[in-house]
Amino acid sequence: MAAQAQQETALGSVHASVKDDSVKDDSVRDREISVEQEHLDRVYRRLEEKIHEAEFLMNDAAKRGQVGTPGALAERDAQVFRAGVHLNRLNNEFEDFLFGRIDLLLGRDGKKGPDGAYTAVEPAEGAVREDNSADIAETLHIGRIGVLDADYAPLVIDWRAPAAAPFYRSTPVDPGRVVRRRVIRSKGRKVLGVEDDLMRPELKASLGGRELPVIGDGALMAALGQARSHTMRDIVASIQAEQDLVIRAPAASVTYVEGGPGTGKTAVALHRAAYLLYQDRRRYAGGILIVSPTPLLVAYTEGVLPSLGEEGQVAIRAIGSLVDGAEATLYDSPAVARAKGSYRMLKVLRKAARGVLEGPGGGTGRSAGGTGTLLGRTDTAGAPGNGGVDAPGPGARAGDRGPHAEQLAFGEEAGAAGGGSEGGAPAGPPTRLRVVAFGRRLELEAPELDRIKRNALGGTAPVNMLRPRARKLLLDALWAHSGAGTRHTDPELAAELRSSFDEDIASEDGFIEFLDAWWPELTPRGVLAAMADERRLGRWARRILNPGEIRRVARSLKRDGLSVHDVAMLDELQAILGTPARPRKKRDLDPLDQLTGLEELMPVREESQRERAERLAQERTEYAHVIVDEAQDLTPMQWRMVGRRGRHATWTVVGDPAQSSWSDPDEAAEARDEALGTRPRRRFTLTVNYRNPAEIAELAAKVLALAMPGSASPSAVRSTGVEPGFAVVRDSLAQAVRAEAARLLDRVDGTVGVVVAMNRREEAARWLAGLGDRVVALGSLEAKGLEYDATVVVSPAEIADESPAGLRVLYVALTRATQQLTIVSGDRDEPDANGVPDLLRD
Ligand SMILES: Nc1ncnc2c1ncn2[C@@H]1O[C@H](COP(=O)(O)OP(=O)(O)OP(=O)(O)O)[C@@H](O)[C@H]1O
Repeated sequence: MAAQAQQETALGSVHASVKDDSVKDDSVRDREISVEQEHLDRVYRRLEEKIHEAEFLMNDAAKRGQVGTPGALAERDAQVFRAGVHLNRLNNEFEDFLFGRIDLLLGRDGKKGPDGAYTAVEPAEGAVREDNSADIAETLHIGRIGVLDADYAPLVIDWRAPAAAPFYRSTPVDPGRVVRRRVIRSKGRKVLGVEDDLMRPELKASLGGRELPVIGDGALMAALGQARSHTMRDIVASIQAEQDLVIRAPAASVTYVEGGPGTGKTAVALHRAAYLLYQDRRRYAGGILIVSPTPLLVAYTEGVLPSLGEEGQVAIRAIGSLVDGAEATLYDSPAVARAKGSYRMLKVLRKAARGVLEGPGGGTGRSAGGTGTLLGRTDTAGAPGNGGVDAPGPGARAGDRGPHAEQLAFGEEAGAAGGGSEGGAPAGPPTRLRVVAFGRRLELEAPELDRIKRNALGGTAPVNMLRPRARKLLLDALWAHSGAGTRHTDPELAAELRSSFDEDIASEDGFIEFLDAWWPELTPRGVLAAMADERRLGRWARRILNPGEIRRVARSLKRDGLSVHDVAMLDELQAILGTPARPRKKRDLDPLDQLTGLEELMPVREESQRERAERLAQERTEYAHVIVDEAQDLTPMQWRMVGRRGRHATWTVVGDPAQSSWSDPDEAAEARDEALGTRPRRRFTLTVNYRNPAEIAELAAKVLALAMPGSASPSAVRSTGVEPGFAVVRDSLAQAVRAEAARLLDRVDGTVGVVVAMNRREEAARWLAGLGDRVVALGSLEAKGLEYDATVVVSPAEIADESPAGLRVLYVALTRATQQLTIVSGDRDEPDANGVPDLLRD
């Protein structure tokens, strides 16, 4: 299987054909290394020139600053910003700034692109002579960013430029103009090695009158064999043809990528972000969001974009950190996750958001004798037409409060939930409103207040937007009680009286306090806190969740902290509640603004371009492109949350249904389609597993056959000859796991991951204490997307039994190792005499 896969990859296919004698000839290798060294030296000399240019620009800009006119200062800001970005990129010591080279035949036409390279993809007629000999007409070096020499000839082509595409796409079956493809390995400024692949092995190609030498035996294999660290590397030097198609797919639609474990989905997603920015920087100034399943995977992958020269415009965020100010730190049990993540929860939240205003008793009311509000008399003095009949004189308002005015203790906070309640969820609103107007006491009692509230809550508008409506209905009712409306026949007079009545009552502190308590502005956290009350949740979730689910969800919301599912619920609640418009906050006045004669300094205090960009990035809730990694795991509620961030975005969605930890894929697919909208889909499948050796992939395929019968495993690209091991537990599981982890640490240079069922995470960390930081313990759901040189998977049966999607989670656990895998069976695994658990036997 591995050999066949090797034939299918661009690089693998060529290894077989590299039989040139020069491979063994060290002097040829040394000569080729020094050829590339010379080129790299030229590149660095040019980069230094560019750095000096950038420094000059900065100094120049500083001088402009001293001129002091607003125009010069704005220009200075812009120039400093540009030069700073430039310097930053150039100063970045890329490990392998230059990593590739292609030697090409003469192209069909003589046209050159903006990067100085010829644009033709196919060779010119006659480029290959009848005796199969040919001359190399163009040599391009490929690197992380493009560099032109002083005459605008390309010294390095940016890996994302069209001219670099043949470096990734060319295969012996479809070579285009490429004769030789070379991967250059360097560290700092030193070239360490070169590896060649011949795309046209049948040709006798010459370069500068000498036969084209071919060196090495496989850059891809070298890359895959390297020890893993706790951070992901970019794959820019060895992107394979099927991956390159995804990276460079047009962004106008939804790019949908499926592929088994280790096929490079995450790597491709990250490289695609860098490619899109290169392609159309202005369009993606709106930001690219990469949604990752866990903070661990964010930490593992976030170094890749800077290594590709891209920072700033791409936000990589864990699904539990998408809502500002909320951070998921807790896990829910599978049953609770299922209830919180499904569409059913949407219905519950909609009910809760309205129901929370109704108080614990079901109606608005507290029991009789509850807190009431007595307002000061309404002062309508000066209002034409009141004839002074009912109105007290001016000044009567102050201090004229009734005995209940001090009892304004509404809206007790519900118990803390979700990392502490921020309020907004009253336990019970006031039951009576009393005001004095026109010398009369006007009262609204609980039944009427209930009716008004129900009236105001009708429809589906965001609850927090309905407060003005509720306020208006209260005033209508008080006005009706006053009977003043019937006393004036002149409509103009009546309208005027009404308007001053409204104004007076509505501006009374007591009325405002009543309204705040009776119709508080709700916060998502407040509603979530109210849902922690099982009785109230039971009312809102009746016939939607079953009693067991209601009990468990309520209990889970009492914890101190949030789960990923709670974060999606908060986001949904934010949408359901809405944010009422607030008066714009006045900018704090700068004391300098008060002085005169300093106008020309103003632009300096204005937000600079850079500050503005940073502020916008922080405030951003919508993106121009959204990339969803491990998309198979998103619940319907999470798709809704992510969808809100990409309402106008284009999308790249990567995932593997066989690795899904969500139990209802059909419901999730419906939510996904809703989030992605009607844009056309472009589907890609990645077929080659670059992570696992064939021996590990074969074992994992047994679980795949159980988890998703009939689905195909990706072909492993290499084989190590090391079969997975099965450890027999003699004394205790803890000892067996520790001993195996220690043994593997000796065997590999890089990292070891110990994967256990979620409820064993803490004890597993204790088992490994003192073994050093190359080894980590992980819960099965935390292992998502990560990889280690070696892994120990503890008790497959425990992992499989954890949830309805347990077999798929086990499949994830078994596919994390790049070199070695050991299975340690627990009690439930029913291992045979060799330690092979029931689930993994043939
Ligand atoms: N073209 C390539 N050249 C070198 N390494 C590669 C290439 N493609 C993938 N890899 C490596 O293979 C490993 C798996 O890649 P990645 O994590 O992107 O796969 P994945 O499809 O997201 O896996 P999973 O679904 O299991 O999370 C990584 O170490 C990655 O660097």
